Amino acid sequence: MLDEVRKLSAYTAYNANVDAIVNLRAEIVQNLIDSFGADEIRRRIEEYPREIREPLDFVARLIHALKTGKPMAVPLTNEEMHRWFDETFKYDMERIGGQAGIIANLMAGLKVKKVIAYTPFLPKRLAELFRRGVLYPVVEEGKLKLRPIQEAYREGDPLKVNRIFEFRKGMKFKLGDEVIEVPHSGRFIVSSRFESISRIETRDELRPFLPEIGRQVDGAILSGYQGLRLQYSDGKDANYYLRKAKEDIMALKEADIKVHVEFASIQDRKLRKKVVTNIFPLVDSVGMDEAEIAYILSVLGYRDLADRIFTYNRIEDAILGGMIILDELNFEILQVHTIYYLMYITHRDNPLNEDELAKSLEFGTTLAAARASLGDITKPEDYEVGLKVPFNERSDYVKLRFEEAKRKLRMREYKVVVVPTRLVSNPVSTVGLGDTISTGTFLSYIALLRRH
Ligand SMILES: Nc1ncnc2c1ncn2[C@@H]1O[C@H](COP(=O)(O)OP(=O)(O)O)[C@@H](O)[C@H]1O
Ligand SMILES: O=P(O)(O)OC[C@H]1O[C@](O)(CO)[C@@H](O)[C@@H]1O
Ligand SMILES: [Mg+2]
Repeated sequence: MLDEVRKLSAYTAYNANVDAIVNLRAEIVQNLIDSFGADEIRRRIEEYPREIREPLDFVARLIHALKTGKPMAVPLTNEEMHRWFDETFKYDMERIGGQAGIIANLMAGLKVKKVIAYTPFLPKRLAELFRRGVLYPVVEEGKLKLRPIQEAYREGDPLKVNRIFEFRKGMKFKLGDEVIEVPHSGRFIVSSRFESISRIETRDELRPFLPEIGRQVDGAILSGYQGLRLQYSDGKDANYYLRKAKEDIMALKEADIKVHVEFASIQDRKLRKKVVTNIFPLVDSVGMDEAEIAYILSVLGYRDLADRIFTYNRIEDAILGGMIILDELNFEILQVHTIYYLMYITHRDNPLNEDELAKSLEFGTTLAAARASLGDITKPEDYEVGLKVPFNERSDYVKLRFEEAKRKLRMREYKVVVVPTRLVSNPVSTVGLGDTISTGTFLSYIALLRRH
């Protein structure tokens, strides 16, 4: 599989940033609770702030995320809080973030044939975080040129920094009298959402060349729409950028390539609904995590099912939710990654059979296990490390529950495939593992389609 994947070329856009990572320890969390007060924090959790305007918003959403162990991301809209974060936390590591950034570096690490990455902003510090081999499209003398991304930076472009709080299963702390034990390892993302870095688009000069880029690749992986704002100070709005985004997809697809969208959490319900209903129907493939499937169902009008998925994590509900999303938004294949299993849902007439689809999912989880073990994938041989990571301890349970779901749900019009994940017990980091899974599954999906 790896060899076939490495023969492919891919384009990825739009979001890349610096991830400043804090590895949370119980003392850090306990100190935050002691200084903000358990009652205050509880009250703020009840209010459930959907953006971070002041430190208490952050502490409340962080504690809530730790309690559920779910991957969450909350926008930071108050630029003055940079100082508070930088004074309060010591960052353990800085690395490239953003779906497009992570995916470009992963593909370059695997040495796939050609990797083209595009972000509307490319300051020097960001350009330097990309791995060698990643190409950036520029227009010179009216022609498209692919330049090493490190050389293509623009002076004066804004740099975006997100904060990532990595947490580990089993960490214990006290919120007043309540003892909280973190149920799963994962990450909490504070996403910077200031206007200067929120114009998620292809710059005007490059846009006419998207069909040409499409002709040079086998697939495109797009993400970053979560960074849009509903309103901009110059009168533009999310609708404007989504219209442009749709044109981009159609331009890339002139060459009949497959397009995957990697979804990411969008707190604002209006924006979430706009992104989902505008973008998904135009693409072939969509990837998301278990929290995101619930968020999407909730804005499509399936709130009870969404709550059920969020609270009970039942496979049966996730399958039902996935079938609904696939039908309402009418694309080719949905891939959902959760801590214990990965799932594909596609229509019955998909050219790949269930065994092939399972192979593709296994490729994805193996790649993620390699990255979780090593922290990064820098060469194709790193993939082998993933093969040594065992499938998680609930694999049999997952299979049992899947068989049960098959008996209960009407699934005749679909192909639904579930495979257990390979789970690294002491991951170097977890941020970006979902992006890694999706890159692996999407590229192997294309490679398998080629066999037909
Ligand atoms: N320790 C681990 N080892 C292997 N895979 C993991 C580990 N922790 C998480 N994963 C995988 O990564 C996924 C996280 O995806 P997601 O929430 O989309 O993260 P991100 O958006 O940061 O990439 C999980 O659903 C799980 O499949
Ligand atoms: O939503 P944003 O601000 O583009 O950031 C996406 C975040 O998700 C990740 O790409 C992980 O999936 C992080 O690296 C990054 O900080
Ligand atoms: Mg993700």
